[in-house]
Amino acid sequence: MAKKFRDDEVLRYLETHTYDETMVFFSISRMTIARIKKRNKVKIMPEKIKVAIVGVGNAASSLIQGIEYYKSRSNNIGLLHPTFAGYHISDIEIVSAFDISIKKVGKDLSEAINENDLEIVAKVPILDVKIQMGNILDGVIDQTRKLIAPAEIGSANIINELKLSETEIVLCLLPSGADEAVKFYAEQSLQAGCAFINATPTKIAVDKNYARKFHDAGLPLIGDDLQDQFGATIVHKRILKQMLDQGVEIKESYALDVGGGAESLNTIHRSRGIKREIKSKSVKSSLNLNAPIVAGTSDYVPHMKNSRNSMLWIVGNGFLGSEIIVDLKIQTKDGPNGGAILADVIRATKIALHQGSSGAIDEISSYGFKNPPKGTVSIENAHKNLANFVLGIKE
Ligand SMILES: O=P([O-])([O-])O[C@@H]1[C@@H](O)[C@H](O)[C@@H](O)[C@H](O)[C@@H]1O
Repeated sequence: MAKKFRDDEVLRYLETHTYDETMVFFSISRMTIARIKKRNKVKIMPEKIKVAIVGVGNAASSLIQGIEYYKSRSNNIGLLHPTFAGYHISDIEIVSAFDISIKKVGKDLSEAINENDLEIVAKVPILDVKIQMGNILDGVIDQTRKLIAPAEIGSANIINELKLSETEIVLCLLPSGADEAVKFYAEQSLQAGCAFINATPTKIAVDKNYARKFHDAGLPLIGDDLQDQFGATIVHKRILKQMLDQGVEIKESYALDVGGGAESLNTIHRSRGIKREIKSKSVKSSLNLNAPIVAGTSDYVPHMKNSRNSMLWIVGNGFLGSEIIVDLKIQTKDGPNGGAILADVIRATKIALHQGSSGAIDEISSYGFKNPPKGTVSIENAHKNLANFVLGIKE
């Protein structure tokens, strides 16, 4: 039977112990702790947000560098929210990391990021986080063996690692198309009692079965398929919206990416179809458009490394049916383009944990992802819903 306790006992214990320790000691859930804090009007103070990274590629490198780069709080360029929900990006702490590359496993996270093809702009000190060997499953495909040769050792005990490192949030940054591996880490996350963020297009947050499992475990689930800060999808949505707002009728459009790096290679070989489906649907649903719109990836060019060129083409009709054509190319770096969104999503997930929210969290997912559980909404609504969620406002 659960132990009897008073609010002040729990609050006093919390002053010197983590959430997890408090949950175990009093046999209570995060939700109960959140209620006790609310009842007693205790301000939720920023504390470190303990994150595990699965897949230490270019996106991970960007996030890790960003945590260092923005430590000096006068530098906010490139962030969407310097402080979000009371947390600064430097409140994010990477406490464990998993990869399968022979070049990364066993190294400190700060050194392993040098093995990516992304330029290092922020000097990351030794973090005392050794890359653990992950479970290979479908994490490498034949075409990528040239890029990713797996370490020849057995997988670490992932659940144990997550528990020992007191991970709160597992961030899945595996390459697109590694469905088995993504599902495996979602399960490990559940069993270790961690929230799960799925940046890949594998269907996790939209899968009712996973949503129910995370709900029953009292844990947040966020995803699927990260939407870049200034990638093809968001730019496409914004330009189409601007045209519609100006009275232009949209006749047809496409947006196609060409890029290098393992992510582009995997997209081409394993997830081209699903990426195209997700991207096209995300653009159309955000604006309720019926015009033919295709958004996807057209090719992999190895020497482009982490660079990505996105070609946008829009045909519309203006006054007197006059033809208007937008022909635009954006050049971006894939890794850093996810960094600011990841920083927001991680901080929002911490709030979800504080609030005791569980299951697939649509308010966070529709802000940062192209395939959220309840479908894509307009950018304005996605931003408003996230702000209300963080403030605890229910509409
Ligand atoms: O949001 P967006 O720029 O259209 O799409 C991006 C993809 O093109 C890219 O391959 C992937 O690494 C990003 O996470 C994101 O999904």
